[in-house]
Amino acid sequence: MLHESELILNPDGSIYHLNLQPDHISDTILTVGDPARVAQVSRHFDSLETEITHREFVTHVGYYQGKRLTVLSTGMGTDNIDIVLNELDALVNIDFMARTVRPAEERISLRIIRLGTSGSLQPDVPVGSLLATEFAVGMDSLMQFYPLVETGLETEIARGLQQSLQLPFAPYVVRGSDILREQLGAGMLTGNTLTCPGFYGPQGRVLRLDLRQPDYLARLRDFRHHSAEGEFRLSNFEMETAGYYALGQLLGHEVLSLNAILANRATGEFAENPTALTDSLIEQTLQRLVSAGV
Ligand SMILES: O=P(O)(O)O[C@H]1O[C@H](CO)[C@@H](O)[C@H]1O
Ligand SMILES: O=c1cc[nH]c(=O)[nH]1
Repeated sequence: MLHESELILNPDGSIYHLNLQPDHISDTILTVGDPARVAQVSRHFDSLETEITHREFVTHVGYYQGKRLTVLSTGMGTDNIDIVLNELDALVNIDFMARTVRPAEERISLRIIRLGTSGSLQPDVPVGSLLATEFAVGMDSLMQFYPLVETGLETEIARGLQQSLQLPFAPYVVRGSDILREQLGAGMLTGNTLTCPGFYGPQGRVLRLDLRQPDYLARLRDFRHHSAEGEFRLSNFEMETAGYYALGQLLGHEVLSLNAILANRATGEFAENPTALTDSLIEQTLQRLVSAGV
C-alpha cells in the first residue's frame, strides 16, 4: 500500500501535480513543453471534453477524427519529465482507491509522443526540418536515481562522449520506440538527440558567461562513434527527450520524441516563423496518428 506521502492525491482524487483523474488519460498522449502549445494542438480537435490547468501542466482531452487524445504540457527540463511520466503511469497502473500497483497482467502501456522544439548541431539538419529521435543522450542527473540498464552500444557511446568532452560523469544513452518512429516519423529526419540540463551553457551558448570548455559545441558536433550498427553522431539539442525515453523504458511505455528544428547552431540561423513550424509538426503527427491507426 502506497502511503499518502508517496502517492499524493488531491481532495478530488486527482494526482498531485497534473491534477488529472484516471479517466482523463487516453492510450495515446501528446506532450508539449510550452503550455500555450496545448491549444495549438487541440484547436484541431473535433470536440474538447476537458481542460485542466495546474502550474505549467495544461491538459486538454478531446477527439480528433474519432480518436480520443490527451494533450498535455510538461514545462521545461527532465525534472518535470520525472513528474509527468511517474504521474501519467500512476494514473493508469496504480489503483488509487486501494493505493496499490496493479498486477503486471493488468498494466497499460501508453503511447507518449513529444512534440517539441529543438536546435540542430549539424549543418545538414536545417532550420525548418522535422526530426524523430532514435537515441537520446542525457546530460542531466535523472538516471543517477533509477536502475536504467543500457545496452553495450549505449554504454560505449556514453563512455566515448564522456571521454571526448572530459566530463566528470557519464551521460546516459537510451533508445526510443522503433514502432512509433516507423509509424509517425516517415518523411522526417532521424537523429540522435542531446538532452541538456539547460538552454545556455549546457547547449554551448555564450551570452555573457564563458564556458568551461571553449570548444564544447565543436566537440559535440564532431563526436562520432563507429560500431557494427554504423556511425553515431549527435544531431540536435533539447531539454527533455532522454528523460522521456529512460522513464518510458523503465515503466514500459512506448515513447517517441519529434522535434521541430528552430535553430541551427552550426550556421547561426533561427526560424523566421517558429509557430508555422510547430503547426506543421502538429498537423503531420495528428494525420499520421489517424492514418497509421496509432
Ligand atoms: O519547445 P519545447 O517542447 O519546450 O522543447 C524545447 O524548448 C525548450 C527551450 O526553449 C525546452 O523545453 C526544449 O526541450
Ligand atoms: O536551440 C534550442 C531550440 C529549442 N530548444 C532547445 O532546447 N534548444
